[in-house]
Amino acid sequence: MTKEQNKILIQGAILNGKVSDLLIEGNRIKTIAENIPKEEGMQVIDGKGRAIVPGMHNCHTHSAMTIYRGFGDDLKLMDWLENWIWPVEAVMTEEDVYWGSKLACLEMIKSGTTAFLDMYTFPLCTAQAVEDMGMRAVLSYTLFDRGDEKRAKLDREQCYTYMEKYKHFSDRVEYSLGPHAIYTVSGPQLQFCHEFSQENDVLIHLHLSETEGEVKDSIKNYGLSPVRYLDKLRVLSPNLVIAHGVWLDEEEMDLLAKHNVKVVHNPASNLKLASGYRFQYEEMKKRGILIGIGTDGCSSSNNLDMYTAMKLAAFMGKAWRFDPTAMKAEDIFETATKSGAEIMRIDAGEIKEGKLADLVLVNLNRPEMLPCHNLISNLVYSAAGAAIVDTTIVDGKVLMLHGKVDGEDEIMEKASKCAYDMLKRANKA
Ligand SMILES: CSC[C@H]1O[C@@H](n2cnc3c(O)ncnc32)[C@H](O)[C@@H]1O
Ligand SMILES: [Zn+2]
Repeated sequence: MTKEQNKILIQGAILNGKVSDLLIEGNRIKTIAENIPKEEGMQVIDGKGRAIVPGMHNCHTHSAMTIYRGFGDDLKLMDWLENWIWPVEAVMTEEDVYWGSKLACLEMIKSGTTAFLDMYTFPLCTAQAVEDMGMRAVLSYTLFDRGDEKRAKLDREQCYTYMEKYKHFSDRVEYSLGPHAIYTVSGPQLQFCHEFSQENDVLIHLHLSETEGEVKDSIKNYGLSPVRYLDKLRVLSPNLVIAHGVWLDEEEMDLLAKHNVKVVHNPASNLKLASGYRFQYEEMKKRGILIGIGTDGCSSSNNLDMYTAMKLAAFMGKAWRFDPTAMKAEDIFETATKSGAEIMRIDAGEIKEGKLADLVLVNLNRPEMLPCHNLISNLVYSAAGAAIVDTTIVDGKVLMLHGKVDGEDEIMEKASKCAYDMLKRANKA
């Protein structure tokens, strides 16, 4: 069936506090009205007892790291990376990344995420997984040279090669560059990424200002804090998306705002790796900086549930200020949906006629969703995504209907096997 022929009618769901029907035609929301007549050939979904909400947009993850869930817990960032994660990533295969990414997609679909921004090795395997699972993603080719000029040159060439290869996928898969961090990628390489991004209009996805140690090292090695260093390199731009941004000072936030750089808050991994809990949401918002929410990878978060991420972001934002009025549920929900979509340049994140049909039905008949004085409050403060998400639709296609995703048993079996075999190969089993 072509995108144009596809018609899905959701009947009797709650939308903006009222019972409503919603018609999807092709891959977009066509009509929202009280009563939409059913036509022949339409797929009808019963929305009774369910609310329609936008899909979550996970703005920072490493999807294939699902196979490291529960491996390398309770460590500091650099110890975790250098002594646990990087040694096992060195023996990872394309198959591991494919099945690890499929497991990630399955988990995201089941917890109401419709799109994600990813950075990992073998990104074409992740692209294939996204394609096969029907999700939407912006996938970064990762640059990671650690001072090795041969590797840096190869990475520069691969940026072009991979951009061509991505053209074989559907428009649900977008290309981006992912220079890992300022401690693994050189200044000239970051400048190459910036120029490439300007020429080809692709996003750049970079870990930045994640820990206090990173800031201290940046000052020691480059004489400047991370954002000032990027400013000196002239690589701050609207195409730059920084993950973390925990250790920013006032002047750095001014610089990010001036260049319209986007910032992604990763509350779970920031807490688990104890990178920092003072995410300056209000200070950035006030400056007009667009903020998204991410889960980060499954070894540091340890799941991909954006509902949990919203709750952590809200609670953490209140706690460090000793101010319960900070980080309101409505703001955090908009950050995880509409702002996330804007960061990824996806025309979704809101339930409106004309928007892409990337949406979710949540079950209202669950103990943790009752009573429903305020739906957004229940979604942010009470719910776990996997427990309440009933149906997930991306690009006008039903990926999960009433809790069931095609092929889920095979994905869980294959990804688990990859995980165990990979640890055996790395002598870590
Ligand atoms: C080479 S692909 C991406 C690279 O990033 C590593 N990673 C995962 N989480 C974090 C984090 O919070 N900070 C820095 N680097 C991280 C991942 O293991 C891959 O090696
Ligand atoms: Zn990360």
